[in-house]
Amino acid sequence: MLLAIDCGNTNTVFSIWDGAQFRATWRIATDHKRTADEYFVWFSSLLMLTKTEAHITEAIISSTVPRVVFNLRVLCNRYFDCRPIVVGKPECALPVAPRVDQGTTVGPDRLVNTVAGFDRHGGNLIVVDFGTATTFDVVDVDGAYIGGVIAPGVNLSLEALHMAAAALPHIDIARPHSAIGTNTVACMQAGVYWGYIGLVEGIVRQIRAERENPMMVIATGGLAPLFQQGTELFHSVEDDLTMHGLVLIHRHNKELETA
Ligand SMILES: Nc1ncnc2c1ncn2[C@@H]1O[C@H](COP(=O)(O)OP(=O)(O)O)[C@@H](O)[C@H]1O
Ligand SMILES: CC(C)(COP(=O)(O)O)[C@@H](O)C(=O)NCCC(=O)O
Ligand SMILES: [K+]
Repeated sequence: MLLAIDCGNTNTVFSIWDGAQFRATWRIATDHKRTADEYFVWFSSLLMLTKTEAHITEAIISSTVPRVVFNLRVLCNRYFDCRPIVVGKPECALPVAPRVDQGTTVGPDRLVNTVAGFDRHGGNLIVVDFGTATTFDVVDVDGAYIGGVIAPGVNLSLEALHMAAAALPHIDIARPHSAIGTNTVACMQAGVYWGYIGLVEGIVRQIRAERENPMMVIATGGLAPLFQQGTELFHSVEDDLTMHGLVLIHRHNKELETA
């Protein structure tokens, strides 16, 4: 079975793919200091507690945090006796190469989202990923990643308000009933929630204006469902998008290996 690991700046998600479906998906806070042994204690406890049958023989990793890759590699070598494929490394092939400035490094999560989005919807697609940062990945007609947008993430924006202003508390994002807040928390939530809806709609409008073909928009990431409630923009919200992309990229590399 395949272990697919998607490491974002906030959370790291582990999924077990049995060849037909995901058997389990578990999330752990991203911490570059976590060792391979610590990962394994956490992972094997969850296997036992949930009575999940899994025999991991292969692994693929996407990480937006370069420093965690070392320990994740050790985890795969030591405990699953396999060498993981790491997205973004030269040895990991993609179905279609990205078309971006020479020398630039595209976040591996964005490459994975592109592959998954193209597989499900074809090209002329915008993938919006609400993670630590909110990213917009533009997928060309042939499935190539051709660039996009990086905006400050929702929680980052709230955190910035709290950090910079003495009277503004730390709060969680929620959808406020109205734009006019009648207390501090409601004012902050309105600023970030409706501000964000405006950001997403505005950026998509701008991207569409720069493209010749109609562009479908799909969304993923922890906070996507919350924002779907405030806009008609998204064709769909797909929380398994990145994991789907990892499975596809793994399959693509295995096919090349045996070809
Ligand atoms: N279901 C959820 N409800 C509320 N906040 C969430 C949820 N899932 C994730 N978040 C928050 O959204 C932000 C982005 O999460 P995530 O998609 O895991 O980011 P990343 O991929 O960058 O690690 C984080 O601050 C996280 O705490
Ligand atoms: C933009 C990101 C920080 C998003 O990461 P995430 O929110 O998933 O943790 C990540 O994709 C990244 O580090 N990208 C490198 C620069 C680029 O994609 O152009
Ligand atoms: K992201």
